Amino acid sequence: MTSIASLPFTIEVKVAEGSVIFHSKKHSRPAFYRQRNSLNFASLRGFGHSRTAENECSKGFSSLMTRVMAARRDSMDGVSTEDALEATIEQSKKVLTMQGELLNQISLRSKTLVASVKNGTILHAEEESSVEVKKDDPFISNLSSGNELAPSLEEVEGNIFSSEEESFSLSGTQVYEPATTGPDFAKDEPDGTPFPARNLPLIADATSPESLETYVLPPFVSNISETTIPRVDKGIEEIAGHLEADKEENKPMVENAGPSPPLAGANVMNIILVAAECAPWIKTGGLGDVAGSLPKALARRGHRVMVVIPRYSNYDKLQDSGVRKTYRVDGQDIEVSYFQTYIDGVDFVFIESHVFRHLEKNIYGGNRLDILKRMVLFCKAVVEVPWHIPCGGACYGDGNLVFIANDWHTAMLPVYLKAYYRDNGLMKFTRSVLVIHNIAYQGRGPVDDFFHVDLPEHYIDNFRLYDPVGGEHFNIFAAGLKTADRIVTVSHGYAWELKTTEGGWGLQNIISENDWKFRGIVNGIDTREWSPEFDTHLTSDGYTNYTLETLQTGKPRCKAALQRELGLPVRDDVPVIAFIGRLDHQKGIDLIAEAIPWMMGQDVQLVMLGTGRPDLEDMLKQSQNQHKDKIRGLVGFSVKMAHRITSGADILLMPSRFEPCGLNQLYAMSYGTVPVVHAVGGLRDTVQQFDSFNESGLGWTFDSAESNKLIHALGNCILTYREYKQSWEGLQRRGMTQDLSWDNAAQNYEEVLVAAKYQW
Ligand SMILES: Nc1ncnc2c1ncn2[C@@H]1O[C@H](COP(=O)(O)OP(=O)(O)O[C@H]2O[C@H](CO)[C@@H](O)[C@H](O)[C@H]2O)[C@@H](O)[C@H]1O
Repeated sequence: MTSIASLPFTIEVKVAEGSVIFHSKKHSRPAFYRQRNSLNFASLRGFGHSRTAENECSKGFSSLMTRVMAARRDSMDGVSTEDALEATIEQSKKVLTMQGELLNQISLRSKTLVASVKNGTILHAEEESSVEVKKDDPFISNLSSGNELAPSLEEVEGNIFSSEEESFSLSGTQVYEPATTGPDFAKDEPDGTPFPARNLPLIADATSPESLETYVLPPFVSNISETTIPRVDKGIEEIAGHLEADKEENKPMVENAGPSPPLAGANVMNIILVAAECAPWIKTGGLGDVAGSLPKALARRGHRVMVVIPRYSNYDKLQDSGVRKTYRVDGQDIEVSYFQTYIDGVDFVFIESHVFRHLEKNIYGGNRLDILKRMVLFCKAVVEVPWHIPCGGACYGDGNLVFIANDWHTAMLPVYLKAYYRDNGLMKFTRSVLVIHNIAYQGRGPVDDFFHVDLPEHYIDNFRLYDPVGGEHFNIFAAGLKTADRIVTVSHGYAWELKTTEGGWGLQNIISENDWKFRGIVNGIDTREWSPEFDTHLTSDGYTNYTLETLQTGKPRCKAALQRELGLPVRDDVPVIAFIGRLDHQKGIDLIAEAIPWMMGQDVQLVMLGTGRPDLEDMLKQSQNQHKDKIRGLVGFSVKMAHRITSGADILLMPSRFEPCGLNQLYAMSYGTVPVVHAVGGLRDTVQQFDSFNESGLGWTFDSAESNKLIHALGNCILTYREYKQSWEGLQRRGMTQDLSWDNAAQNYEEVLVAAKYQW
């Protein structure tokens, strides 16, 4: 074996065994090509086949072999005869020729495949480096950048409320194969490096998909038939998918991937997060944000992570897994199929069924039973995903596996996991954690709803709940909380409130009884998506990206761009006050409405963005009509406007009556926008009151959800904005320099997952 360290890459050549391994160290992901007697191209599929590495190999190969021979000559110097040297040179030449041919073949076939890919067989050339996920948005403005003339209010409304589509760009996307013939990772990668930079199970699965068939499933398991649609072009597609995936720009942005040990150390596990929504595909609120970002942080810690959501629409760039299953829901057989993609180290799996289709504008819509049946189907299908859906060539399996279910929509999952499987000796090493994002929504119905969820009769007591308001009823969240192995909520403050009569919404006793398995973990934020430095919504229409260093120039530009876009007077000296959120009782938008007369007596501008209760939507519109030069009430859902408002506003109002965590105040602080909040739940945890004596704190808080308290806090905030510029800048800077990333929270989640894993 010879190793040449001075080359731009390290190559080890094992000539004697008749096999050659090229190991390029220039790449974070080592590229291994193993060749025995003949070239088996398919075997390259599972390797980190890097075309850059291949080129380097081609270029460096002659020089390498020269050095090999030189090394051999050196080593034989003075010892061997001329004949022996000749023989060795001849032998080396043969090896050189053989390897040259092999490399040519590899190169030729790579090019052919990539060409066929680019011709449209699998991916389109223009789509190589990013994925565009289209999402309807009533708010996308069509303003040309740099327009210094303020448009009329009618023009603004026309622009803001146009029904153009909003697109999100996802970089680092990989399309991968469903690979029933996937690579054997243990064999394929001599140093155990997972490919493609993904986290494969470190502990053997207790139940592989193959062995599943040998189980005798209990009678209430609804999986009654299976169809697997063969993929005609699978071989080529798999290879091409990986070739494309290996391009530098398509590499998943997984920090800490590669040969260094995972941050999670021995705790590395398989995690499947299950939610009804996930940004950027489908988002109606904070749950979508969490489902889109927490998994990436867990993956960065070294876990193998999947997210499963319903497929409400034809999202771009998803690959059909080819797997079909049928589940029985309330006496009806419903077929589901599975789509998937792989982004930033996370497997995203989408469950497709006619019951989810075309719901993207109203994912929680329909009558009570419709929603219930959708969620029953979803949860039944999700529990079996780790058996049936190969991700990167291997199913997750049910060993060392934890599900993270979120809110009542997926609270059936812990119940099914227990009733169908764990109670029957299946999925013995699988655990479930249920996260409470909002206890106000519980999946309540009459007790008879139990007969729609296909469970053994003795399970009814898990669902039956009595409270003075609802009387005796069927409660899905209650059953989920009882059966989950661990419960998490999204802040410490809310964890405390949930155990009180006021905060528990009828579930306080169940939560208190299960306090031993209950924990609060404050949400993080996706610091790539929500960062003034990288925000893609700030690159046009006069907005600009900014950092702590450019805060004093960048933020005023965003403020001017916002005022211009909304048709408000462009003035730097007037504080812009913002509200973004669902228009409902929780968010306290009515308290803002009560404070508007006072606010309009001040020299301020108010921008409100939200959807929800019709009366509150009307309030937004009426306020705007009454104060055209000071108020904008934007009714609708626009991610782009949410980002732009966060960057351009000076102050963010969050007078929520209750707030499990709240993300907007976190986004605001990271953009140098100062929050004024009702000190409740996660708002109390995350916004420390400003202290003018010590120049500490992050914003203003008020201690009860009343408009006069809001006015008092906002008054002090505005005074500081106007009169105490240094204090204001200090507030902004402290907000912006906090570590609000998911990294800490992910570590805390990991502790919960480990605790669940070791609980019997
Ligand atoms: N009209 C609109 N247009 C564009 N974007 C809009 C919008 N209305 C809201 N959003 C966005 O939706 C998200 C809302 O997140 P929140 O955490 O504030 O509230 P939500 O109550 O939905 O979440 C629940 O779950 C989260 C996550 O755990 C908890 O933080 C929270 O307290 C709990 O109530 C933010 O990203 C916000 O920008």
